[in-house]
Amino acid sequence: MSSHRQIRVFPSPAELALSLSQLLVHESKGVDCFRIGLSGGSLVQLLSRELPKTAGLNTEGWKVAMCDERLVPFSDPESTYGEYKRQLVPLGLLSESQFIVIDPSLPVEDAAADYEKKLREIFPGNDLPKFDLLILGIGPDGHTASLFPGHPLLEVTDKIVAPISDSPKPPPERVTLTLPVINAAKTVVFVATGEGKATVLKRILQEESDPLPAARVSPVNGKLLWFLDEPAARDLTCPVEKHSVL
Ligand SMILES: O=C(O)[C@H](O)[C@@H](O)[C@H](O)[C@H](O)COP(=O)(O)O
Repeated sequence: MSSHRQIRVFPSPAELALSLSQLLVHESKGVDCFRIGLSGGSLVQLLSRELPKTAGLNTEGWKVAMCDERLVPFSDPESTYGEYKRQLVPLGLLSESQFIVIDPSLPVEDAAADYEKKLREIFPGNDLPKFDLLILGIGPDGHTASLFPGHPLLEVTDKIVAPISDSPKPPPERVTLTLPVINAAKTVVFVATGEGKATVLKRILQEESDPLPAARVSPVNGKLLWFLDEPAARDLTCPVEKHSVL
């Protein structure tokens, strides 16, 4: 279990979102090319609501990758990039050209290879890309990105991107960052809200044996932050920091 993790608990998702956006301002300040990886699910709406009203956020030099992506056309509501394109891009903060995206027309193996190539272009000369920041979600089964409990992809050490064609959460075909690249990031932030996450969070954050995928995220030289709201943190008995920003 990570010794450098911080668990921050907010009274509401709105306060969590505000604090997350302040973290983004802080972490990206003065970085010419800020390389960030985003997840899908509820995070898309949270960021799309919050980022446009964030004072001092300069997203000009940002490169935005997806921590995982579903192999469906961007026009499909299941497409994570498609959702960012529909919800965040029209607000004017980030342009489509700043996103590093999969080619959903390719077979899943080729889509993973193509995505890896595109990622390597924004990390020239690095064997193991070091994202400035990754924002991850968790599923009720403890998955994060498209790394699912008990799946062989959890053991991949020789790739930064992997295809998956048997995802237990639909759609079955996806492309995901692997644990080595996630754990090479400078900062990893997990975001989880709502009481539906309470039980799995207790397992992830307080049980050391047989760790779930999200519990295997522990940046080697980076920071690990958990941003939770009170319902999600309900069952935790480990030390947490209570934050209120409104
Ligand atoms: O494709 C996916 O399923 C997501 O990338 C996934 O990893 C997501 O982040 C979690 O399932 C949390 O989703 P919610 O925030 O919607 O609960």
